[in-house]
Amino acid sequence: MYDAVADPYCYPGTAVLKNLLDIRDQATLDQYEAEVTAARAEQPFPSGKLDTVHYCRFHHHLFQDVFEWAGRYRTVRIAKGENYFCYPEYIAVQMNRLFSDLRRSNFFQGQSATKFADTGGHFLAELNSIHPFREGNGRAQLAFFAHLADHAGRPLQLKRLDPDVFMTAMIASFLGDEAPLTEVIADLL
Ligand SMILES: Nc1ncnc2c1ncn2[C@@H]1O[C@H](COP(=O)(O)OP(=O)(O)OP(=O)(O)O)[C@@H](O)[C@H]1O
Repeated sequence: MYDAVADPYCYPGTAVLKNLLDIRDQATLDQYEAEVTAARAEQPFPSGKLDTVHYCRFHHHLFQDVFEWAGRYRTVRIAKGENYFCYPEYIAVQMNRLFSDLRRSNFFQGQSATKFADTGGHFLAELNSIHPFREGNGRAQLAFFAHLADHAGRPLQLKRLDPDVFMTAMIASFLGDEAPLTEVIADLL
């Protein structure tokens, strides 16, 4: 959940996101969202060119049963705690920049494990700081990053992922210290 003022994505006077089933209770919505996104995550993800369109398709795939705007960039400012993510007017340009850099790096193919942990961690940190969607960024970015790792020949052992350690590393990366995230990724290779 995010701090947001007069958020058009929410039912008036609440912090509950408008959704396809018109669920107005946060706990019920959380449960439904968790179940359907977990089910979608078990299905094959959409194919694509590892570009911004492909990334949006990943988000759409996961959240298509929940939000009408699945796969589309947000139009409001959002923050977690005191950390504000990219303002909506800059999301498209920042996403294009990040994914152009990714293409220029040949999608991290041919990198050593150490290098991949470093460059992959930086990509994930940047993607998180943009946070292009109103909700569901964490799940979309991890699913896409796992796909990217497979494509680069560095598959992630996600069973080894400790969610708390990962979250701490993501927050540190937002604040400018990517070392813990690099370490987390290195441990998954
Ligand atoms: N205080 C913070 N500062 C920066 N990034 C954060 C902070 N708290 C969480 N994050 C990042 O935001 C992601 C969650 O984003 P969001 O809530 O849009 O995704 P989600 O898929 O709905 O949630 P989750 O990742 O918890 O399943 C986390 O996975 C983490 O990477």
